[in-house]
Amino acid sequence: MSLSAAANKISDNDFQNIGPAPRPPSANGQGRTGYNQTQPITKLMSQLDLTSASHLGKNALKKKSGWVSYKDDGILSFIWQKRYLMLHDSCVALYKNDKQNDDPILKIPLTSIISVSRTQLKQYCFELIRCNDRNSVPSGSSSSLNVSSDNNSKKSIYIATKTENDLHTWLDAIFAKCPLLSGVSSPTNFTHKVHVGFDPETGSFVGMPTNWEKLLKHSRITGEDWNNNSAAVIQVLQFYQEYNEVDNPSNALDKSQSGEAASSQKSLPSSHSENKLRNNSLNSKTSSSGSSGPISQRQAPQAPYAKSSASSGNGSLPPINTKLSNNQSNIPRHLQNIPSQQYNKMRNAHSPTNGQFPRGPIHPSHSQRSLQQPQQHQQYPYHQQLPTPSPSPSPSPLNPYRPHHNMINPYSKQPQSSLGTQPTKNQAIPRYAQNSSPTGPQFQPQRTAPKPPVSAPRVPFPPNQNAAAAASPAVLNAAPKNDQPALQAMRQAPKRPDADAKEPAGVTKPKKSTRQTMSTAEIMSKLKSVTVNADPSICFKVIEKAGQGASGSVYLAERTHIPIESNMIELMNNEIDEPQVGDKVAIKQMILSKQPRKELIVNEILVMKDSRHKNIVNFLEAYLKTDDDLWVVMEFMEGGSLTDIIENSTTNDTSHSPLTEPQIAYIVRETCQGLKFLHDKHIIHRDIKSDNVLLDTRARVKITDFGFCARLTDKRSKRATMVGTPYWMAPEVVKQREYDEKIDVWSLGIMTIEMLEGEPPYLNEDPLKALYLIATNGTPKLKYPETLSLEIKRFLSVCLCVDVRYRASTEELLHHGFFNLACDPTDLTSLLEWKE
Ligand SMILES: Nc1ncnc2c1ncn2[C@@H]1O[C@H](COP(=O)(O)OP(=O)(O)OP(=O)(O)O)[C@@H](O)[C@H]1O
Repeated sequence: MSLSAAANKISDNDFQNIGPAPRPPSANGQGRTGYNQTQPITKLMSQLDLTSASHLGKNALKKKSGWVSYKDDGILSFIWQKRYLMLHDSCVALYKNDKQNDDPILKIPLTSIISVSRTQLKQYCFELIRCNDRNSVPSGSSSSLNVSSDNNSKKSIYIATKTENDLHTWLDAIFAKCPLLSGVSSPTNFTHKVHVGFDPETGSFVGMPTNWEKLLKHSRITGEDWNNNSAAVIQVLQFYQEYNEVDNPSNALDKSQSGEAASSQKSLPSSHSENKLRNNSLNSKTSSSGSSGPISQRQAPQAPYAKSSASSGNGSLPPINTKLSNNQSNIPRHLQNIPSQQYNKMRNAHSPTNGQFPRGPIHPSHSQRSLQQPQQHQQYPYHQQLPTPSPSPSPSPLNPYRPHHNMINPYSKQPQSSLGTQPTKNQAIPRYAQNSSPTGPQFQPQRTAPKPPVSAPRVPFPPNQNAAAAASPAVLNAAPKNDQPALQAMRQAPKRPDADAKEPAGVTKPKKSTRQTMSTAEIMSKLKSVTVNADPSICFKVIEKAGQGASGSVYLAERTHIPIESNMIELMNNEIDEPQVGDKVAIKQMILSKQPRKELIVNEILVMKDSRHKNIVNFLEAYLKTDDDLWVVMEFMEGGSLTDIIENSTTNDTSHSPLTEPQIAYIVRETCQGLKFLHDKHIIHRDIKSDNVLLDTRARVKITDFGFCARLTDKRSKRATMVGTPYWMAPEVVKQREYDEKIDVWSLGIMTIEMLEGEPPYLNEDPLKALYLIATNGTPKLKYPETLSLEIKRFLSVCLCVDVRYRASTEELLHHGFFNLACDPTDLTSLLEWKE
């Protein structure tokens, strides 16, 4: 049975929403046996019993034992020993033989296990990481909850099983029993043991590490959430903290190319730091797109390029105009105590520290809401009644597929525009901004303000700082070297305009990383090998600024000269039309000394250079104008980003999606083709979202932003780095598990929802709560499923499967019936009109 056929079993009557990921067949080892990630989904789907929940999670909850190979990371770390492994109610124990009367040679309390993940060390092998402290979550020590914050306190052991099936059943069983792994331990007991819990009388969490307490206080995570899934709360707190604080090396493509260690340890994913590092200059990015203020999650429509025209004639790229938006102080009251950089991180791509704020309205914290009953969409498809298909089944009373009662329906009421700005041409008020909030006076819509011209900042600089100066390459160039830290700090962590607001104590500011995976000399030599040996100033006439990225500004330019005595032709790919004088191009200018992670730029150029495809923004050439001034020349995509298009396509009819299904099918298909091309080359994009999909006037759709691509290799077929933008992140990323190309498929599903609903799920939630919801809800629910075709719901259900094994690959998606709905490119013309 094909994937589509499996999905076709769902009838219109059954399907009121996208369902949860189907659980892979696991009973009696069926389906698990011999399973591997590349096995065609069709085969597995045929083994699926969608009508019964009885098979779910049974094995995971049983006691389990069996022979395994074992080694630890201690003195005998090179020896695999045959041991008898037993999973008891409170511990995992290793015995010399299968007679349980003997004392175990190793006993690990389940409460000390902080990570269990597959590793490539052996064929069927997993790594179990525990706190060194055997009573890992000792009573009375709240700080001990912060188990993953100290690498030195952790120890790993490796267990190899005989078969794939065995491996999965062990993983399931251990996951299910470990309280710190979303397992099934009773929240009550757990609370008791660690003296952490929720006091309904005071309405606050007790026994938390201080910084977690502060984070929770400002989040919308409630006592109910805690009671329902305390492990998930801890998980997202760890994730969030990591995202904000940990300073670890990245494992971006360049790293894998340079022989990144194949360690599979992932409980402390490190890549957020690559984000941070990359984004020291990200306030320039944030200052680019104009916005309604720090919490402006989705910018209002961007003005045409002409509005930010900055023609400066040949060769010299104009300084960036970074006018501040009027409503930069538009921070919801309940968020004003949260350091702005944290929100920036959560909002932004790949980049915890890129200085942007989370997309979408952040609504008031009123704990009552969590107790409210869902108002709508309470009908579920039959398969939605199944328990979570996650490999860590939980008997939690929380139905992970229940409607998000915390979600504000953006269509339902009129939020007040804090700016009171009138819409102007090209500044259509998005649908979500046309309604008022049901959530009371504190609610301040964040996506309502029209977006200023592209040159205006997305996130304000502190009022007393000269934003234009801060973001201007010219000024940055001129800044004395010893001013750089100050500049970077300013760009990294813009202050809230609200000077009175205090940051919560205990929340650490992002650290600056000093780690660089390539030496400057190596980077320069690599860059020189991929750049044209000529002065770009005489080759291009800059017309206007087209956008602002984290690492630099993007300009529209015209080719005025083609260097003859250069290595240009050999650098260029045959598939690209020969350059012509008069060609319009996009030039991204990057000041290398301002790039904390220059190797990520090399990464981006290498990926783009080797990735010629009609659905990928083509790299044309690059120049080192000086050793510090890099110009990357790309195809110009005059249609702007998909985000712009969505925001400019909203209608007054709130029950209709901004784009039609045929338009969505076309855009998703094109993006999917680009993704398949990358995946075929074992490259994961890791930051698919509407911001990173550009269109041109011929409605060609192309993926951009390859700085955070990762290449999977034979040695390393999974990644564990935290990369991406939270709202688009797949659950396995949020849960800090290993992942592969299919995280892009999840993000593609979320991007599809953006086109349907104007924004990704949970954008209304504060970032921490959003992470919690991604981790616990799994497949998000649609707001208006009844208005959608079965085809698009089926499509979403195979993109947004929590269980990666049942999530479709890009190859499978391309055969999906949803794409039969795709319109002609000409039918996208209306979407691009706002640019004219
Ligand atoms: N090839 C292009 N054609 C037209 N406009 C572009 C092109 N590339 C980027 N832009 C515009 O410039 C903006 C910034 O692009 P860029 O890729 O630098 O952004 P980013 O992903 O935020 O930054 P970074 O890659 O530095 O992290 C985009 O939002 C888009 O509006």
